[in-house]
Amino acid sequence: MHSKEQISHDDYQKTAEWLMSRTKHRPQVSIICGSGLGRLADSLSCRDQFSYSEIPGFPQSTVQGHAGCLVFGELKGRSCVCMQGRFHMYEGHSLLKTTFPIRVFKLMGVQTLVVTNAAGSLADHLHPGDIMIIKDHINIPGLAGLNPLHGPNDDKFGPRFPAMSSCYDRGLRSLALEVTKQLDIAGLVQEGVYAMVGGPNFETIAEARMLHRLGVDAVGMSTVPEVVVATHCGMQVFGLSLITNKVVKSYEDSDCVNHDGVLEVGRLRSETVQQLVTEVISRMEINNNIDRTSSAV
Ligand SMILES: O=P(O)(O)O[C@@H]1C[C@H](O)[C@@H](CO)O1
Ligand SMILES: Nc1nc2[nH]cnc2c(=O)[nH]1
Repeated sequence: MHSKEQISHDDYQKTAEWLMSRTKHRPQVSIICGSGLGRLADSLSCRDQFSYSEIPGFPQSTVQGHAGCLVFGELKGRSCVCMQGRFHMYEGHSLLKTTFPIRVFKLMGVQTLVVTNAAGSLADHLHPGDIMIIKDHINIPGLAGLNPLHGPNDDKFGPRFPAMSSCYDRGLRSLALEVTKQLDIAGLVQEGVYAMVGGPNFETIAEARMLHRLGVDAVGMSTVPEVVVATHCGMQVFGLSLITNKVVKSYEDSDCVNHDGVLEVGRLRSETVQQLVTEVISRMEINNNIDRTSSAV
């Protein structure tokens, strides 16, 4: 448990100011790249980039397929900041640390979070290479008492008891479904429920069957803490899971998931995910009258 850990408003602010003094970009949208999806950042133009190791307060990425680089740039004229690599609880980071960048982005004026991840499918209709638009989540660590919002609430960011019943923006989900038709990838894309588990081990068969019975369509080891913190501070969220494998649910099945296979599907589908994310971001409505840093929350 890390519930005694605290990060002050000033700490987030210092990082936001450090970044804003080193880039001319004033991002409206933040993107988090899931395992194997780091190439999403390649589509940004006029890039400024920073290694996580040089950014004050940023944790370090330790997972293969997560480069550890923060990239600012434009996507079809829209100013974005892209995390090439995220932080996972299983790396040993507290949930407050894994979500540190979200509040920094909020202070920089970001209004929208686009989260992507690699996930295993529990649903019969979702196959490796498919994309799931996240419509809801089950926060398994959260239900068991691990939540990034534990500890004193910072009212400047959001309320003590935030609602989570509409954390995946309905308008952005409809927009994305519309975009999939225009990109001719509608056959690859479905909406579904994502569950976060702590990891780093993949599921046992009994765990997979339990998650399936709970109504989970795809399972992974990230995303939910980021979405909880973004929703708490009033950001709108759009989430995508790239299905990289089927989760084994039968004792007769000899398939065995591994991280290299996850990264490989990420590489194969990264262009499609890139196109979908780019189109959604370029068509979403953005409020341009945003205060940055001290008055951003
Ligand atoms: O960062 P994401 O959630 O995309 O990474 C998934 C979950 C584990 O970190 C890893 C397992 O292969 O991929
Ligand atoms: N927990 C979990 N995370 C994943 N990330 C990619 N595939 C999987 C999976 O099958 N299970």
